[in-house]
Amino acid sequence: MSVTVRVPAKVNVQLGVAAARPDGFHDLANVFLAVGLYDEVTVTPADELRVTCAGPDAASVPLDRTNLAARAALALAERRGIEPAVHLHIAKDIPVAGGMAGGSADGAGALVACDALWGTGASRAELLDICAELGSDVPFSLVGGAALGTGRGEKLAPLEVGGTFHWVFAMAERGLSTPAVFREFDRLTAGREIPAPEADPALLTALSKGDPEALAAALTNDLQPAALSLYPELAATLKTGEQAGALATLVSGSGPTTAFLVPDATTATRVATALQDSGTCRTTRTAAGPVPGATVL
Ligand SMILES: C[C@](O)(CO)[C@H](O)COP(=O)(O)OP(=O)(O)OC[C@H]1O[C@@H](n2ccc(N)nc2=O)[C@H](O)[C@@H]1O
Ligand SMILES: Nc1ncnc2c1ncn2[C@@H]1O[C@H](COP(=O)(O)OP(=O)(O)OP(=O)(O)O)[C@@H](O)[C@H]1O
Repeated sequence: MSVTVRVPAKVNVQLGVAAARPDGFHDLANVFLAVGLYDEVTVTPADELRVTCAGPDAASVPLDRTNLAARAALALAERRGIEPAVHLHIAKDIPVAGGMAGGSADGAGALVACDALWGTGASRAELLDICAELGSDVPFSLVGGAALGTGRGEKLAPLEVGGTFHWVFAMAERGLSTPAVFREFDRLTAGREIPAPEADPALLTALSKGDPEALAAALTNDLQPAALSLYPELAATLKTGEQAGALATLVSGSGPTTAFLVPDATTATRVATALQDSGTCRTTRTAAGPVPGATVL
């Protein structure tokens, strides 16, 4: 018997970042949108905890107990006094270290899969608690759709979305470490007064109306200067997508994946081809959102 759970990637359509807190984390106004690029986590009973991974980026995924899928299984097993004797297989399609919450998706997926396999009957609230312990982005991977994340991004309020938004994503040659990008944000903003970030009402209206032009005008990412500072070549990728007809361009979360909002699927294909031909990225993908969060298949 095995259970497979499908979990989407995310793009942050607004990422407002406050100054570092005493614990080093940053309070956020983090507007998440789940997009149709997925990892699948399959859990099967085994002699002991084991993780395997397949997919284009599989070689850079840790297979020990630091893997977020393993950590999720261990966290649930410990709470229930269960032996975490399972094989977790990750079919990975979300870019690794790309700012699209790939590891977080696997954590949420493994948690939902183990809960189903073991019949622990954990409530949604308990699952969300475990997600928040695993990482700031993990609760959103569980719920999907669109949501405003506050605190370090783990406190979620669902958002209404009145349509489908089309995106192109350009994957970069190398990854960026999320803590390094936040540290660069601290360096770049040192000595400056940073106002408490708040969700932009114009952006929330654009989402609720499903209006891509209005959303394009409102997209912001406070981590973008830090990501560009650590990875200056991304500027050329953004420029290429803009010239090819994207409504707006953005670094996805902590980067280095870049995101291009486009009006429709046809434009998505055109922008993806232009990006691919330009040689300013490793590869491209098109995806639309919102889509549901972690789902048992
Ligand atoms: C950049 C985003 O992806 C936007 O959604 C998230 O804020 C990052 O979420 P994540 O990868 O789940 O991050 P975590 O695993 O919780 O934290 C990794 C590291 O990122 C930094 N971090 C993360 C979230 C946050 N609100 N403030 C931070 O400063 C901290 O240095 C932390 O040690
Ligand atoms: N299941 C996993 N899949 C990918 N990376 C993992 C996983 N578990 C742990 N990691 C570690 O986490 C690091 C970040 O990978 P991940 O793909 O989650 O980055 P990310 O998409 O930038 O995250 P976020 O958008 O949440 O900041 C990797 O370099 C890897 O060492």
